Amino acid sequence: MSALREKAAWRALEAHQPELDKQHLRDLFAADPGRAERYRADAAGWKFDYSRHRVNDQTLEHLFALARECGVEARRDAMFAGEKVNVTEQRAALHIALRAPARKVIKVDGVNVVPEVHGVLKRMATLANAIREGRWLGFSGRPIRNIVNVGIGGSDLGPVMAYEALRHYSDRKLQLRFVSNVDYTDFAEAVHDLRPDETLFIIASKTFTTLETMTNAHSARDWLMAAAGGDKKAVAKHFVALSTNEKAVEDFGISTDQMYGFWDWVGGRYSMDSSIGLSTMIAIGPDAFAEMLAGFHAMDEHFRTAPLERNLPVIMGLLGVWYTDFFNAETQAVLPYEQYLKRFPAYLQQLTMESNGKHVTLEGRTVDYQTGPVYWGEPGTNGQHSFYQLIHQGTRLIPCDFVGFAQSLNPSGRHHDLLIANVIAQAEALAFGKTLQQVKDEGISDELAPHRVFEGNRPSTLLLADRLTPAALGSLIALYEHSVFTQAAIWNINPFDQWGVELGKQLALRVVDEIESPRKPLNHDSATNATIAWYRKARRKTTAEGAVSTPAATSPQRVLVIDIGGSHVKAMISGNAREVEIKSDRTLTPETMIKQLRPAIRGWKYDAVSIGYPGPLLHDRIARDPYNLGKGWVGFDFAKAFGRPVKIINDAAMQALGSYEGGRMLFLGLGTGLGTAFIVDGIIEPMELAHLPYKKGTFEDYVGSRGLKQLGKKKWHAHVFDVVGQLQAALEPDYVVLGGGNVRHLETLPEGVRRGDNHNAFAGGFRLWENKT
Ligand SMILES: O=P(O)(O)OC[C@H]1O[C@](O)(CO)[C@@H](O)[C@@H]1O
Repeated sequence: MSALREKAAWRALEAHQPELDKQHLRDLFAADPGRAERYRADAAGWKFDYSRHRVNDQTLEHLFALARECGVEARRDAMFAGEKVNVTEQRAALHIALRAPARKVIKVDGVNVVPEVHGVLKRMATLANAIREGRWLGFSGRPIRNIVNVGIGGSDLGPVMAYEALRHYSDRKLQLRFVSNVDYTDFAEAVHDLRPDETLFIIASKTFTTLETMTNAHSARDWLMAAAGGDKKAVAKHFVALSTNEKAVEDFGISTDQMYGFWDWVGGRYSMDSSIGLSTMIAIGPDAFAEMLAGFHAMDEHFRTAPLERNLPVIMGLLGVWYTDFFNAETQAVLPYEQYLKRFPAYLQQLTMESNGKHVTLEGRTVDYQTGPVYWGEPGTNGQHSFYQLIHQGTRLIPCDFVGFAQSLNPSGRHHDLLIANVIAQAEALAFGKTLQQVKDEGISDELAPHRVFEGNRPSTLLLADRLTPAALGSLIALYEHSVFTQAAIWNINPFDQWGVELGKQLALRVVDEIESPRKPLNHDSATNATIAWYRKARRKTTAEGAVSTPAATSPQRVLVIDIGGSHVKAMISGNAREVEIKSDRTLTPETMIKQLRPAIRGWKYDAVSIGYPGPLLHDRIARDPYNLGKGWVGFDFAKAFGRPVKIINDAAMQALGSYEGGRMLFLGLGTGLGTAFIVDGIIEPMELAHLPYKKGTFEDYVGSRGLKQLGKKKWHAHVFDVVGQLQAALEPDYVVLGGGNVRHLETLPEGVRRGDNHNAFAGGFRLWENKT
């Protein structure tokens, strides 16, 4: 048996529980008229009413004794003293230093960290004020008015929650958006209606390595670069980083002047009051942010100094242990009766469950008791019309935290009275219920009566404050932070690590590699293998069918793609399946091409242009005029002619890019000549394989249009198979895609070869603006 279960107070609670289990809250209130007055405690502007809990004086005595026996006070003091309480990562957990007044001294490894904290806050305030006062300008000279926070977990949930909670205090001229999911939809929707030249991206990541955040950060940079004409200097005006990883921030291209740091002793889920709160500060201003920090600090001081019996985080934590371990309660509902707190339950889910979702003790022994419960919730009164039924009349015990404020921030008519009436009524109904007798006395038939009985005896806490201010929010969050800590101290677990998220992350990296290298053998269990195979197939189909529509749907902007060929020039724009075409011949110059194209694409709106060019390029510039077209292509300024940023790529490489499904792909374009490109893990290498010696000539002589004409279909067919086989042997691609107009003459395909689609040239052109390739 574990040391915890051996403790005298734990045993006393076990012995005591059956007695309480028999008692109804109705009896507890009837037997103790002073209960409502005694079972409440106040701190940092919050009233904490725990009278509707299934406890009596004796229960509380045992619970406080348990806290003492488990050394909660000593652990708390160790945390406040900067000791390495995060034992598995050998780090302090000093979020309390983030809100300490400047005069305080809090040391980590002998160094006072408070001046550093205030140094960063000061720099954050300078930036926040510059933005709020319209002095921070984007690349076009327009003031920044959109702030997009890119982060996930602790680098997202805190900032989103705080922005929503304190929206009332925010500068309404500014738009704040939050992108967290690796699902591109999150990014696409967040920037949908934003002007890039008015948008600042805050890349928030403690480690600056998190897959989701870095993927979104690169998409954000591409989105901006496309609008800024590829001018790298624009990054400085549009990107700041919040991180502890200076090197990774610099590698991304953000200078350290634009980085707002924090420290390894701040856990991600405890970081919303560090520089991770920059978006909050920009929204509400440095003064209101300071008020929020003062609110945090007031609760920290209460937790540090108040006796356990009057200590809100301790009482809250102990009640959680009581229900989790002695009543087998599995979940805890958090129900704010305040619309501004709509993201508070989601924020608490990470704080509580990433902290206390642990199954081994600090010493690494498996626990033989339950640890952190499931947290969930929604704002009232909405929840009343969905899941409250189960809380009232279901079979489970679900302790509830109700949060409410005396004053509304948007008072109007009876709204607030009704809101508060509801929260009070819910706590009353849950505690006292309605007996069968009461139901019958109301004249309800015997048949229906059991359905109308409310057993009651459902415990809840009422957390009340005057008004949702920045300070009230700060102290509310600190209350939960410290109650989580109290519980961890009782359960003897580490609330500051999160190894549990690692396995999924590692496997995802392996799976994504297998998805993108479709020929890699699969060595998972049969279920995982089958699902990967399903997706590989679906993905192939999507790429083949959706060559036109897919990139359009995901492209971060509208791209005009021009595919220049020896007989035709084709153009298409993302988001529109219509293709236009003009004729080309040996006289076509870039000027005449643009002149003829203009009327054909009149009315098309685009932000960037991709050109597939039928000739060699050097360092993304045209190196030679094309063999089959006119002159004047080398050095032609397409960006000036279109008034948009332009990317030029070899035509075969563009079609290859559009056909690419990951891994090592060899692309062969069977047209007038032989276009070749090789893509390895997303890096394109246009190749001039066409002119390698083959038989009595070159590859192109045999498999190009000339070969087809001179040798006839049958022989040409055999040479195509031979050339493909030789290149497969030499380059070992995972797969080969055969594109170009002549591929239609091949009735069968060699092993490991897929048929390309000329439309993939457009897909490749769209993709050029989606990523760095
Ligand atoms: O801020 P980062 O380093 O990008 O991490 C984001 C989140 O990922 C986790 O490490 C794991 O989910 C969280 O603890 C953290 O809040």
